[in-house]
Amino acid sequence: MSSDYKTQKGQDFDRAAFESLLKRKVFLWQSFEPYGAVKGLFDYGPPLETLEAEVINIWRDHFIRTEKMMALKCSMLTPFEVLKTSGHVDKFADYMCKDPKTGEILRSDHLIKDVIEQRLLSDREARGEKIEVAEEDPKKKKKAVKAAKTAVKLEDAQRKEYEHMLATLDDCTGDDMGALIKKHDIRNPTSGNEVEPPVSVNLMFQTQIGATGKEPAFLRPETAQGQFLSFQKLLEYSDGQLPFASASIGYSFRNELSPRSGLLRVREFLMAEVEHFVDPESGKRHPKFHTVKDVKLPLLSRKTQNEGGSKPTVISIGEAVETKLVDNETLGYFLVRIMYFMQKIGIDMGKLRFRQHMQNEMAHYAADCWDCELQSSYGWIECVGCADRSAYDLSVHMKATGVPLQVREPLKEPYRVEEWTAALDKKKSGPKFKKDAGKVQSALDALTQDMREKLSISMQKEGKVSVDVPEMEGGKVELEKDIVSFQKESRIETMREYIPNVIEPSFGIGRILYSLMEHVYWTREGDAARSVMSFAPTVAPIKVLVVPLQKDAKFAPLLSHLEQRLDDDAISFRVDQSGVSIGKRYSRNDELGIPFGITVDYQSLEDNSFTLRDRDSTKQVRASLDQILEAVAKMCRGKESWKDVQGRLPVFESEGKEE
Ligand SMILES: Nc1ncnc2c1ncn2[C@@H]1O[C@H](COP(=O)(O)OP(=O)(O)OP(=O)(O)O)[C@@H](O)[C@H]1O
Repeated sequence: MSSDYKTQKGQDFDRAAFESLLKRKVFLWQSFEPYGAVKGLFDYGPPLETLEAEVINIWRDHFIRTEKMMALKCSMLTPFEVLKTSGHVDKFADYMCKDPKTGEILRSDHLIKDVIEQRLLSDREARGEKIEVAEEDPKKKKKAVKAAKTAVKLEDAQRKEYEHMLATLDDCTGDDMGALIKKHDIRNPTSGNEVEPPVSVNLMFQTQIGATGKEPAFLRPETAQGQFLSFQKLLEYSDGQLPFASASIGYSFRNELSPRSGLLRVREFLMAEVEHFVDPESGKRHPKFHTVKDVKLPLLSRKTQNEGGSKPTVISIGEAVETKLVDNETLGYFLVRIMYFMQKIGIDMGKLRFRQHMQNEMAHYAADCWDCELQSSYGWIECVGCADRSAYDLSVHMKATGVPLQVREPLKEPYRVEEWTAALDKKKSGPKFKKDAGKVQSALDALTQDMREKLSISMQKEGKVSVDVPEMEGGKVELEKDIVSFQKESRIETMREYIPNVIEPSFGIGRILYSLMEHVYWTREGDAARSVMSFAPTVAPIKVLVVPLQKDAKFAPLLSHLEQRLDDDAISFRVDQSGVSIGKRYSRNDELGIPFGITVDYQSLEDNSFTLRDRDSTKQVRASLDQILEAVAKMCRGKESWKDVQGRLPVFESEGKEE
């Protein structure tokens, strides 16, 4: 990792210092630590648990309430058949390579990326470019630094090939990766051993329902399938009107092959998924698209990636849809809504881009797919996938279950249809075919209109026809005139039946939280550098720090009154009455990201006024409690900024520096 990644203040991002803050302030830790911890599983401490709740509240408001979505809570335990039908049993897999000597398992794409990035890094070092290497694992870091010291310069053509490989890696099949590993002599970086060719490994956790073992099941790898199977209920709830959307927030589970990068790749994570159902004949237009069409987004197209580029183009979503860069209005509308959501929770807009999926990266049924990627010290990471899943899921579940996961609506203009029917005479076919009579009728039902017409002509000529019934012994039956009739019937068609298409924005909340924490982290320069987490007041886990100027019993009644008022207004707060200086108390709570501080001092005892401090600027205003609480409440709802407050309340000049 190069030092290109900066904090919001343009400082070099120091991951070790950042991680130490997360640890010190108990944001998160690896689960089951006393037992040696388990990779890919994390527990959230109080600040992160509350941050997640605040982000989810905004998500609910931004999507479920504003977009009138239907919220669902579906089961996580999912029967085998459901995930067999959806394709997850056969295809939800990643490629892995095994180091045959050490037994280590490496995800094939990660292996290629790590080794090639390392070679490019080494090349930059050899060409005299100043680079820094930051690796999460100290052993790896040591190795990387060593490799950079023994730098190898690459030929221009080789460098270009490597850069192209990285840009198009997501487009590779297992065989492609196997070929790359061979061609470029890519080995396990830890052992230096050659690795075995990539093998596909399913990522789902299998279990069983009940004790008999007869009902195999999985922990769901996404919330989507439960939503698809609820389609009929949703249709009823929306009075049969499309488009509509469902939304679900819940845990999903993936047995990642090599969990790494903290919260970015874990085995159990919170997802927030939307399934937007739309009539394919509507051109997937969105009724509110006109409200966003001029909004500009950074879009990294498939074409740019194929050419080895990684710089997005900033264009309006209206233009992107018009030129078919983004497939349709609904997909485009959601890309804008995703960007606005990220902005609301405080994501740095300079560290956000939308990347189009490469052809092989998309599911075969998908019409188009864009990832919202956030930049962190680990590089650009997919945090939201936004895919057009076409009619795939509803179609396969309908076929497997026979349950009509489709829309039936009256036609605006009914029309006449002429159809050939093929019916068995039940009185005669029953005794003749006995238990196979149903199979014969099913075979007749499966005949196309053309076939029925042809058979009717043969019947007239020869008095009998031969029909394929693959499920019966011999695979064929002879049917005579008296047992089957082919007739052309005419009727008025009044209903239209269709399977809706689905646009799915799928959010990984953990990845968003991690990126957000990196984006708001910076250090305040001073006598000693102090870390700050600049959470927006809307998401900050604790909104107010209450600090009495010093330890003095005289402050007690005022403090308890203040605490009561904050509770009454449902504003979360923390009181810091410890004996250390007020500056120290502010700065250690800046690390928790508390946006405002209310100080109780001797003047408060005289005139009931308090000072309100802004975490980021450290500026203060002085006002009555009513005015301060009103300002805090507005800022926490995102209705006012500190600048507004500073403009209307008297500024307070504190004596001396905050130390
Ligand atoms: N192992 C994981 N840990 C944390 N979040 C995840 C993980 N896998 C997926 N997600 C989140 O769920 C979202 C939707 O899942 P999706 O199936 O599109 O991811 P994916 O394409 O499999 O991700 P990746 O290619 O990074 O494994 C992702 O955008 C991401 O935010």
